[in-house]
Amino acid sequence: MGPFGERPYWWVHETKFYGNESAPALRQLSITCETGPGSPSGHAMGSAAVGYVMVIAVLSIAAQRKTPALLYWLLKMVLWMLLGLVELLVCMSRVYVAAHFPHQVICGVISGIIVAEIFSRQKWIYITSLQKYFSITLFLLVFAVGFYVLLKVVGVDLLWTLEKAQKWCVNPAWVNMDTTPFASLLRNMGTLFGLGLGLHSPLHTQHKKSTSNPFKMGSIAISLVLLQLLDFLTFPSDNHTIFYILSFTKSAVALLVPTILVPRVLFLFLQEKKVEKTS
Ligand SMILES: O=P(O)(O)OC[C@H]1O[C@@H](O)[C@H](O)[C@@H](O)[C@@H]1O
Repeated sequence: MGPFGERPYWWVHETKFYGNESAPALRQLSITCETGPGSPSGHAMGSAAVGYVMVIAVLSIAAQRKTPALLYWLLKMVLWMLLGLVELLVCMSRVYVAAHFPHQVICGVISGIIVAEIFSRQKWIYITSLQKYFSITLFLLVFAVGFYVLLKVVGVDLLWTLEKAQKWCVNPAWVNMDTTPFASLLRNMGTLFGLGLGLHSPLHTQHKKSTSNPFKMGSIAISLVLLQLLDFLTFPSDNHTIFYILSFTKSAVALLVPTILVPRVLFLFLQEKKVEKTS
């Protein structure tokens, strides 16, 4: 292990880099004890990928609406600068809390943008069948579990980082199951599954066709509040299977909220108001 380890909070205890000198004392916080390998940074990767897709989407809407060239240029500059600033803050904060080395957050941003660029070109995602959503979710699960078991049989533990976190974290309560790579995978699969269910629901198709911009803005605002509330929902991790199932379900529900639940309830509410007014 050279001067480029995984998580600084365990690297300082294990490295021979400092020789006879004492290693720097790193102050741990409740958010330091991440359990993933840390290369690349998941926070940097996720935020860069989401931000990149959002900027591209806004710019393509602006282009479709034939925004004047100067305004378009200004919008482009502001959005990219904003994303740059957000990424800078994310990266600096991850390094500041000693969750990462600088190269890991830089790799995170680059890999996030590459992933976003590849997937934003995959238009089939929006039109693919419900069955395909299900089979991709199932394939990812079987592949991940199969790969994990296979490597375990040949003596490689893919969850080796969890042990390091448990060993070097000063407070065992800070080692959060939510941060394990497998929990992340299940969350992503739940999201994919929920997106498939939501997009293929007859309710979604109905509201997609027949709604005005204020209705859409209202749905977005209410969904954001509900998703924020849903985020507060955490599960005990004593039983891992139940924990993973609940994490999966929570992520799937998170996608059903903006695609079906909120538009449907808002639609029924507005319709009732209309009936009240006319009667
Ligand atoms: O690698 P980082 O920046 O510490 O981030 C790890 C995080 O990566 C994210 O992708 C996961 O969704 C989180 O659950 C996880 O904690």
